[in-house]
Amino acid sequence: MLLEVRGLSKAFGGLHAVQDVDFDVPEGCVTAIIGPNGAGKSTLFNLLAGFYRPTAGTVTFDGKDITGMQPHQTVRDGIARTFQTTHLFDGASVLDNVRAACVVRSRSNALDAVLHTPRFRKDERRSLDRSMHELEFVGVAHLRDEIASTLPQEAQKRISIAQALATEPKLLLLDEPAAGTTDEETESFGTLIREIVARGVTVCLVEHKMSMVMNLADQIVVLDHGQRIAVGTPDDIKSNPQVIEAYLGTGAGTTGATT
Ligand SMILES: Nc1ncnc2c1ncn2[C@@H]1O[C@H](COP(=O)(O)OP(=O)(O)OP(=O)(O)O)[C@@H](O)[C@H]1O
Repeated sequence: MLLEVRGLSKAFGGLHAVQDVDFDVPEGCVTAIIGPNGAGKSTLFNLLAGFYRPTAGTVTFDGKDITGMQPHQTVRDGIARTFQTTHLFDGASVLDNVRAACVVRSRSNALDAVLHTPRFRKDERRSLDRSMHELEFVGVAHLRDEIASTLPQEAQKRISIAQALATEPKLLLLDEPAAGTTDEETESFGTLIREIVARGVTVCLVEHKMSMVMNLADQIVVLDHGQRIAVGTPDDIKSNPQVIEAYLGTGAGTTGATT
């Protein structure tokens, strides 16, 4: 099992944003985390990637206990995440945004950089090659010299995915990859996610667009009020009365989700 989550909890004061959550993420699969607004999905991602420290519980990744580790440590261990809204460096080119992420696998230190040692030059070449490879993979290599933060949302989302892939993850956490995209773009993100999995990267995603979740996910984990209320295949989840009830409780028909 690539990721094992046990009894994971996070409280903000008296609010239990994530409460006693258990689930496993098998290698080579797409696991979707769904639930109504405020269910705890983003908080759960932040716990997995080390942005928040859990109040209780454990996270085991690739056989190693990573509970409470910081993001710079989890990324080195092989967990990368993207955010609901893109976090690109203002004023930097597309290529430089992705090259910055390559530093995670860099072998040279500050002194190598100052002295321009062979090790530093080798790292620089490797970062450039890797960045171009990822930009081509996500389909935005032609935008390499553009200022990333001025590009349309869809391109920025692709660049964020290239950044995450440039850290050479085993597990990629995608926070609402299709939010704010057209139906056609959503479909194209679905294809990209399948290609990422075909490369051998396991994917875990939070997404409100149910058509995408149902098409892509091998496994769905459903949260409501911070608790895991169901886990199963898309077919199991579609017909689960507790899940239907949770979404109806949002007053949004079968949503809080979108189709
Ligand atoms: N840093 C924080 N401090 C206090 N409360 C927080 C914090 N982050 C999240 N919460 C609260 O925790 C609960 C879960 O929020 P979270 O953002 O994880 O839900 P979500 O399922 O991702 O929601 P959405 O689908 O709307 O993005 C909410 O009640 C939210 O207000």
